[in-house]
Amino acid sequence: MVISDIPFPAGVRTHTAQDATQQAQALAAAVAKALGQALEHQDNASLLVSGGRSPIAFFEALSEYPLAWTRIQVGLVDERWVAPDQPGSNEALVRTHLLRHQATLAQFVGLYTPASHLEQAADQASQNLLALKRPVDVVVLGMGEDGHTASLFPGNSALAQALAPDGSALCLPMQAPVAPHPRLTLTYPVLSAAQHLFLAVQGMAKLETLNQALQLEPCQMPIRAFLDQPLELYWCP
Ligand SMILES: O=C1O[C@H](COP(=O)(O)O)[C@@H](O)[C@H](O)[C@H]1O
Repeated sequence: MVISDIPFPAGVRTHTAQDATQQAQALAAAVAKALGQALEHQDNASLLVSGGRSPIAFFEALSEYPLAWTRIQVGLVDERWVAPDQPGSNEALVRTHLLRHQATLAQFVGLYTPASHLEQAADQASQNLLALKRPVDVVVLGMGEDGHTASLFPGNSALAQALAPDGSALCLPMQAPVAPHPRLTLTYPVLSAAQHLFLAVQGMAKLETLNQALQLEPCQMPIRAFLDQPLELYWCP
Protein backbone atom coordinates (compact mmCIF):
# COMPACT_ATOMS: atom_id res chain seq x y z
CA MET A 1 0.00 0.00 0.00
CA VAL A 2 1.16 3.56 -0.74
CA ILE A 3 -0.37 6.62 0.83
CA SER A 4 -1.65 7.96 -2.50
CA ASP A 5 -3.80 4.79 -2.88
CA ILE A 6 -5.85 5.64 0.18
CA PRO A 7 -9.12 7.41 -0.68
CA PHE A 8 -8.90 10.13 1.95
CA PRO A 9 -11.67 12.74 1.99
CA ALA A 10 -10.78 16.01 0.25
CA GLY A 11 -9.93 17.83 3.48
CA VAL A 12 -7.06 15.49 4.33
CA ARG A 13 -3.74 16.80 2.99
CA THR A 14 -0.91 14.28 3.09
CA HIS A 15 2.76 15.07 3.71
CA THR A 16 5.15 12.14 3.28
CA ALA A 17 8.64 12.22 4.76
CA GLN A 18 11.53 9.84 4.13
CA ASP A 19 12.04 9.00 7.79
CA ALA A 20 11.07 9.96 11.32
CA THR A 21 13.70 12.68 11.58
CA GLN A 22 12.50 14.45 8.45
CA GLN A 23 8.91 14.02 9.53
CA ALA A 24 9.64 15.64 12.89
CA GLN A 25 11.36 18.58 11.24
CA ALA A 26 8.60 19.11 8.68
CA LEU A 27 5.88 18.88 11.33
CA ALA A 28 7.73 21.25 13.66
CA ALA A 29 8.09 23.78 10.85
CA ALA A 30 4.38 23.59 10.03
CA VAL A 31 3.29 23.86 13.68
CA ALA A 32 5.69 26.75 14.33
CA LYS A 33 4.31 28.54 11.29
CA ALA A 34 0.71 28.06 12.44
CA LEU A 35 1.52 29.32 15.95
CA GLY A 36 3.49 32.27 14.60
CA GLN A 37 0.63 33.27 12.32
CA ALA A 38 -1.88 32.97 15.17
CA LEU A 39 0.25 35.27 17.34
CA GLU A 40 0.27 37.92 14.62
CA HIS A 41 -3.39 38.66 15.30
CA GLN A 42 -3.99 37.26 18.80
CA ASP A 43 -2.49 37.96 22.24
CA ASN A 44 -2.08 34.23 22.97
CA ALA A 45 -2.04 30.95 21.11
CA SER A 46 -2.73 27.41 22.30
CA LEU A 47 -1.10 24.13 21.30
CA LEU A 48 -2.20 20.64 22.33
CA VAL A 49 0.12 17.72 21.70
CA SER A 50 -0.07 13.95 21.95
CA GLY A 51 1.95 11.63 24.13
CA GLY A 52 3.26 8.19 23.38
CA ARG A 53 6.69 7.32 22.04
CA SER A 54 6.73 8.88 18.60
CA PRO A 55 6.50 12.68 19.22
CA ILE A 56 9.86 13.16 20.97
CA ALA A 57 11.85 14.27 17.89
CA PHE A 58 9.02 16.63 16.91
CA PHE A 59 8.95 18.15 20.42
CA GLU A 60 12.68 18.72 20.39
CA ALA A 61 12.61 20.30 16.92
CA LEU A 62 9.71 22.60 17.85
CA SER A 63 11.36 23.71 21.10
CA GLU A 64 14.13 25.37 19.08
CA TYR A 65 11.86 27.70 17.13
CA PRO A 66 12.17 31.37 18.16
CA LEU A 67 8.46 31.87 18.82
CA ALA A 68 6.96 34.28 21.37
CA TRP A 69 6.70 31.34 23.77
CA THR A 70 5.56 33.52 26.70
CA ARG A 71 2.30 33.95 24.75
CA ILE A 72 1.87 30.24 23.98
CA GLN A 73 -0.09 27.77 26.09
CA VAL A 74 0.96 24.14 25.75
CA GLY A 75 -1.30 21.28 26.81
CA LEU A 76 -2.03 17.64 26.14
CA VAL A 77 -4.71 15.82 24.16
CA ASP A 78 -4.57 13.03 26.73
CA GLU A 79 -2.81 11.82 29.83
CA ARG A 80 -2.25 8.68 31.81
CA TRP A 81 -3.57 9.33 35.32
CA VAL A 82 -0.16 9.15 36.91
CA ALA A 83 1.88 11.81 38.67
CA PRO A 84 4.48 13.55 36.53
CA ASP A 85 7.31 11.73 38.30
CA GLN A 86 5.90 8.32 37.33
CA PRO A 87 6.63 6.32 34.15
CA GLY A 88 4.11 6.92 31.37
CA SER A 89 3.35 10.54 32.25
CA ASN A 90 2.72 12.58 29.10
CA GLU A 91 3.27 15.74 31.16
CA ALA A 92 6.79 14.56 31.98
CA LEU A 93 7.40 13.81 28.30
CA VAL A 94 6.39 17.34 27.32
CA ARG A 95 8.31 18.98 30.15
CA THR A 96 11.46 17.04 29.22
CA HIS A 97 11.38 17.27 25.44
CA LEU A 98 9.27 20.31 24.49
CA LEU A 99 9.40 22.83 27.35
CA ARG A 100 13.11 23.47 26.93
CA HIS A 101 15.27 26.00 25.08
CA GLN A 102 13.05 28.98 24.28
CA ALA A 103 9.90 26.93 24.86
CA THR A 104 10.64 26.86 28.61
CA LEU A 105 8.77 30.17 28.62
CA ALA A 106 5.47 28.62 27.49
CA GLN A 107 2.59 28.21 29.94
CA PHE A 108 1.85 24.52 30.51
CA VAL A 109 -1.80 23.58 31.10
CA GLY A 110 -1.71 19.97 32.24
CA LEU A 111 -4.38 17.32 32.81
CA TYR A 112 -3.07 15.38 35.81
CA THR A 113 -4.39 16.16 39.27
CA PRO A 114 -4.11 13.92 42.37
CA ALA A 115 -7.85 13.35 42.92
CA SER A 116 -9.51 10.58 44.93
CA HIS A 117 -10.89 8.86 41.81
CA LEU A 118 -10.58 9.14 38.04
CA GLU A 119 -13.94 10.85 37.46
CA GLN A 120 -12.99 13.57 39.92
CA ALA A 121 -9.62 13.95 38.20
CA ALA A 122 -11.38 14.42 34.84
CA ASP A 123 -13.66 17.10 36.35
CA GLN A 124 -10.63 18.87 37.79
CA ALA A 125 -8.81 18.65 34.45
CA SER A 126 -11.88 20.16 32.75
CA GLN A 127 -11.68 23.04 35.23
CA ASN A 128 -7.98 23.52 34.49
CA LEU A 129 -8.74 23.55 30.77
CA LEU A 130 -10.95 26.61 31.19
CA ALA A 131 -7.65 28.55 31.30
CA LEU A 132 -6.82 27.37 27.79
CA LYS A 133 -7.51 29.63 24.82
CA ARG A 134 -10.26 27.99 22.79
CA PRO A 135 -10.86 27.16 20.07
CA VAL A 136 -7.40 25.71 20.36
CA ASP A 137 -5.07 27.04 17.68
CA VAL A 138 -3.07 23.89 16.98
CA VAL A 139 -3.79 20.26 17.85
CA VAL A 140 -1.28 17.54 16.99
CA LEU A 141 -2.86 14.11 17.16
CA GLY A 142 -1.14 10.74 17.11
CA MET A 143 -2.76 7.36 16.53
CA GLY A 144 -2.38 3.82 17.79
CA GLU A 145 -2.55 0.79 15.52
CA ASP A 146 -6.03 0.08 16.90
CA GLY A 147 -7.25 3.43 15.55
CA HIS A 148 -7.33 5.24 18.88
CA THR A 149 -6.32 8.85 18.99
CA ALA A 150 -5.80 10.92 22.14
CA SER A 151 -7.20 8.41 24.68
CA LEU A 152 -10.36 7.81 22.66
CA PHE A 153 -10.23 4.02 22.74
CA PRO A 154 -12.50 1.70 20.74
CA GLY A 155 -14.72 -0.45 22.91
CA ASN A 156 -14.71 1.90 25.90
CA SER A 157 -18.01 2.59 27.63
CA ALA A 158 -17.35 6.35 27.75
CA LEU A 159 -16.42 6.58 24.07
CA ALA A 160 -19.84 7.60 22.72
CA GLN A 161 -19.99 10.53 25.13
CA ALA A 162 -16.42 11.57 24.27
CA LEU A 163 -17.12 11.45 20.51
CA ALA A 164 -20.50 13.23 20.61
CA PRO A 165 -20.11 16.30 18.37
CA ASP A 166 -22.37 18.37 20.64
CA GLY A 167 -20.96 17.07 23.95
CA SER A 168 -20.14 19.71 26.54
CA ALA A 169 -17.40 17.93 28.51
CA LEU A 170 -13.84 19.10 27.89
CA CYS A 171 -12.11 16.10 29.46
CA LEU A 172 -13.43 12.62 30.30
CA PRO A 173 -12.12 9.56 32.11
CA MET A 174 -11.18 6.64 29.88
CA GLN A 175 -9.75 3.15 30.34
CA ALA A 176 -7.17 1.83 27.92
CA PRO A 177 -7.96 -1.76 26.89
CA VAL A 178 -4.53 -3.18 27.60
CA ALA A 179 -2.25 -0.58 29.22
CA PRO A 180 -2.28 -0.50 33.02
CA HIS A 181 -3.05 3.18 33.66
CA PRO A 182 -6.44 4.85 33.68
CA ARG A 183 -6.52 7.79 31.27
CA LEU A 184 -7.85 11.29 30.83
CA THR A 185 -8.80 12.39 27.33
CA LEU A 186 -9.92 15.57 25.71
CA THR A 187 -13.16 15.11 23.86
CA TYR A 188 -13.92 15.21 20.15
CA PRO A 189 -15.60 18.67 20.22
CA VAL A 190 -12.54 20.30 21.83
CA LEU A 191 -10.01 18.60 19.56
CA SER A 192 -11.93 18.88 16.31
CA ALA A 193 -12.60 22.61 16.79
CA ALA A 194 -8.87 23.37 16.44
CA GLN A 195 -7.93 26.04 13.91
CA HIS A 196 -5.15 23.74 12.68
CA LEU A 197 -5.42 19.99 13.08
CA PHE A 198 -2.37 17.80 12.46
CA LEU A 199 -2.05 14.02 12.60
CA ALA A 200 1.41 12.45 12.79
CA VAL A 201 1.78 8.71 12.13
CA GLN A 202 4.67 6.47 11.30
CA GLY A 203 4.92 3.06 9.65
CA MET A 204 3.01 0.86 7.23
CA ALA A 205 0.84 -0.70 9.93
CA LYS A 206 -0.64 2.68 10.85
CA LEU A 207 -1.20 3.48 7.18
CA GLU A 208 -3.25 0.26 6.98
CA THR A 209 -5.13 1.39 10.09
CA LEU A 210 -6.03 4.70 8.42
CA ASN A 211 -7.21 2.90 5.29
CA GLN A 212 -9.32 0.57 7.39
CA ALA A 213 -10.71 3.43 9.48
CA LEU A 214 -12.20 5.02 6.37
CA GLN A 215 -14.52 2.02 6.05
CA LEU A 216 -15.55 2.02 9.72
CA GLU A 217 -17.48 4.12 12.21
CA PRO A 218 -15.79 6.42 14.76
CA CYS A 219 -16.90 4.14 17.61
CA GLN A 220 -14.92 1.31 15.95
CA MET A 221 -11.83 3.39 15.19
CA PRO A 222 -12.03 6.83 16.81
CA ILE A 223 -9.51 8.37 14.39
CA ARG A 224 -12.32 8.08 11.81
CA ALA A 225 -14.10 11.01 13.45
CA PHE A 226 -11.24 13.34 12.48
CA LEU A 227 -10.89 12.32 8.83
CA ASP A 228 -13.87 14.29 7.52
CA GLN A 229 -12.44 17.70 8.31
CA PRO A 230 -9.41 19.73 7.28
CA LEU A 231 -6.46 17.71 8.53
CA GLU A 232 -2.73 17.82 7.77
CA LEU A 233 -1.53 14.23 7.80
CA TYR A 234 2.23 13.73 8.30
CA TRP A 235 3.36 10.20 7.56
CA CYS A 236 6.69 8.42 7.15
CA PRO A 237 7.51 4.73 6.64
O1 LIG B 1 -1.28 6.01 24.14
C1 LIG B 1 -1.01 6.83 23.32
O2 LIG B 1 -0.67 6.42 22.08
C2 LIG B 1 -0.91 7.24 20.94
C3 LIG B 1 0.05 6.77 19.88
O3 LIG B 1 1.39 6.83 20.39
P1 LIG B 1 2.64 6.53 19.45
O4 LIG B 1 3.85 6.67 20.29
O5 LIG B 1 2.44 5.14 18.92
O6 LIG B 1 2.60 7.56 18.34
C4 LIG B 1 -0.76 8.73 21.27
O7 LIG B 1 -1.19 9.49 20.19
C5 LIG B 1 -1.53 9.07 22.53
O8 LIG B 1 -1.43 10.46 22.83
C6 LIG B 1 -0.94 8.28 23.65
O9 LIG B 1 -1.49 8.59 24.89
